[in-house]
Amino acid sequence: MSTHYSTDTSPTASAAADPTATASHPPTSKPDPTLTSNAPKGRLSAAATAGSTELTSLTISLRRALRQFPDFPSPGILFEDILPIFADPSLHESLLRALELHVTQSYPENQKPDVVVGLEARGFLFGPSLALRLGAAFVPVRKKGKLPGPCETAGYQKEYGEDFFQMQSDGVKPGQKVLVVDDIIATGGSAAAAGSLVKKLGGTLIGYVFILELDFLKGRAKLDAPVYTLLSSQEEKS
Ligand SMILES: O=P(O)(O)OC[C@H]1O[C@H](OP(=O)(O)OP(=O)(O)O)[C@H](O)[C@@H]1O
Ligand SMILES: Nc1ncnc2[nH]cnc12
Repeated sequence: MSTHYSTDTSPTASAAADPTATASHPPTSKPDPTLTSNAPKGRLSAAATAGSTELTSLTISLRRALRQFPDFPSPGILFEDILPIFADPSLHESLLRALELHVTQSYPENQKPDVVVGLEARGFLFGPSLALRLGAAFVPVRKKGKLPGPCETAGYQKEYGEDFFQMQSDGVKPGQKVLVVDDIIATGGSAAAAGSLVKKLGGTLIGYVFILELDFLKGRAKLDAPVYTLLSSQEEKS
């Protein structure tokens, strides 16, 4: 089988998850949406069109870098490895540029994030760099027991297990605009728990950003803010 990775800017939640789909047994193939434009329909400014073209070209090189490992970390899971992106400075730069372009194109100046919240551990690989580029603060969501001082806690289930997330109680100030970032959305359990923590602290959740979406698991249906994923994975690589 071949792998199709696509760009996806849809901010709306998907239909309910297909309970038979797993990372190793995704549903049957569908046309490669990579070939469809990220750009909203209708007239675009020259700058927006140039940005969209640049974004499409960046995502093509990024999707080629991903690797898959069957039966990791447990039997039946097809693990999507994003680490090669960070092993190559040019891909690393492409990733940050693509995410920065998305945010600057999608959020008007007065709606830009004040805080980027990254999820342990792989959200820490690019969350702080993206925050710096956006002129925003970076705040971590960590697994339970790692953060000092008063914390808020949320339990969640993910594709291969369950866990607890925490944020420091003063990590986000009431009314701050928050963007949650992570490498992968699978079932959406981790991201939904992070979003609930942001809201418990009084933050305004303005969106989620992921590098890769396992779209057949319909994780975005669990999220109640706009979701952006650079790439989506539908099939196992041959
Ligand atoms: O959408 P979900 O089903 O919740 O799964 C996605 C989460 O799973 C992975 O993290 P993991 O908990 O394996 O932690 P790590 O980043 O520390 O390896 C991944 O980095 C996401 O955070
Ligand atoms: N299939 C998968 N590959 C990598 N990270 C994941 N997190 C949850 N599911 C995953």
